[in-house]
Amino acid sequence: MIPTLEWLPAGVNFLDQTKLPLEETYVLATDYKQVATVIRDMIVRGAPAIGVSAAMGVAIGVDRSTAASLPALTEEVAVIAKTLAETRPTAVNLFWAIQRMRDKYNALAAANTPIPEIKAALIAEARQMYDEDIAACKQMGAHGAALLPQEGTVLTHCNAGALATCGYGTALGVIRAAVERGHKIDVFADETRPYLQGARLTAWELLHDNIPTTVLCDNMAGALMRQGRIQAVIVGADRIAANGDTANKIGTYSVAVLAKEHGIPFYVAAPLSTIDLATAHGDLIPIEQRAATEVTHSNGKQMTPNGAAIQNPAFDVTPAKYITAIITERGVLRAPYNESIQQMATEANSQLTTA
Ligand SMILES: CSC[C@H]1O[C@H](OP(=O)(O)O)[C@H](O)[C@@H]1O
Repeated sequence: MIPTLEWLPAGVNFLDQTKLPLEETYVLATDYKQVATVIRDMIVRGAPAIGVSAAMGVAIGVDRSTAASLPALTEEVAVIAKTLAETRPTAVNLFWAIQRMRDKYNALAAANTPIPEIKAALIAEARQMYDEDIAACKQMGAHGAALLPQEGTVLTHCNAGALATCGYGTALGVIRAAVERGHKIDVFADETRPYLQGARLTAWELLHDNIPTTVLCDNMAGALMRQGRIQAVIVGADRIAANGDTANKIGTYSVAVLAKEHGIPFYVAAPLSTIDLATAHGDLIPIEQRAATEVTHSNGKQMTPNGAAIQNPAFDVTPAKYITAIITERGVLRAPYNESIQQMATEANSQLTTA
C-alpha cells in the first residue's frame, strides 16, 4: 500500500489525497507551517493520520529551529504546537498527538537535555507514533474481524482506511482483517460528499487490495438496507466522548439511525487516541465548518446558483445508543460505554486525551 505519509530527511512526504484516485502525487512539507497547511487543506486527512502528521510537524519544527537556548526553544515549541492545533478542531487525535510531543519535549527540557539530543528524540517519538498507529490498526482488525459477516455486504461511510491512518486503516482495517481470515465481504462505500472520501479514496484503496467495492450515492443506504442488502455497517471516528457518543464524517448519524431501524449492527473502529475522556458527551464535540466552495463546486465547476446559502459541517455526532460496539486496539467496547470506556482507560493506564 502506498504510504499516506513518510518521514524523510528533507521533510514529511504526503500522498496528496485531493488528487486521488486519478493522480498519485506527493507534497513534501519541509517545515511545520507547511505541515499545518497540508492538514488544513486535507491533503492528508483522517483522525489518526492527522495526529501523526501533527506529531511530525512538531518534530520538524524543533529540528529546524535555530534557538540557541532551551528557554528560546520552549517558546518556539509553544508557537509550533499552537499553529498545528489550529488546523482542524474535531479529530481529537490531533490534540492528543501534539500533547504527547509537548510532554516529551517538556520532560527532556526539564532534564536540561542538550538541544541536538532533544531534536533527535522528538523525531524518534513521532516515528514511533507512526509505527504504533499501524500496529493499533492491525490489532483493531484482529479484535473486530469476527464481528463482520462470514459472507455478506458491509457498508462504510467516508474513508477510515489506510489513507486515514499510517496504514491498514481502522474501519477498513477490520474489513481487511476479516477478508484475510476468509470472510467473503463485498463493500458498499458511500461516496461521502462533498470531499468524496468514499468514492475517491475508499474505493481506490479497497480495489487496490482486490476487495469488491460498490460506490453508493449518499442517499441510497436506506433503500438498500430495507431490501436486506446490507448486513453490517462499520465506520471510523474523529472523537469519541466519554459516554460513547461519536463524531464522524457528516452523514454517519443518518446511516446509524437507518441501521438501527433495520436491525443492522453499526460498528465504530477507532484507536484509544480517539477517545476523549474530557468530553462528557457528543453535544460538546466541536464540529468543523468548512468552506462553502467545497459544496458549491465540483472539479472547479460551480453547481449551485449564486445567492444560495450553503451548509458544510464536516462531521456529525452519532449518539451512543445507535452504536452496537466500538472496536479498539485493546478490544471491543459495548454499552454502557461510559463504564466500558472508563474501565478500558483504567486497564490501559493510558494517557487518553484530555484535550
Ligand atoms: C480513521 S478515522 C477517519 C475519519 O476521518 C475522516 O474525516 P476527514 O476525512 O474529514 O479527516 C472521517 O470522519 C473518517 O471517518
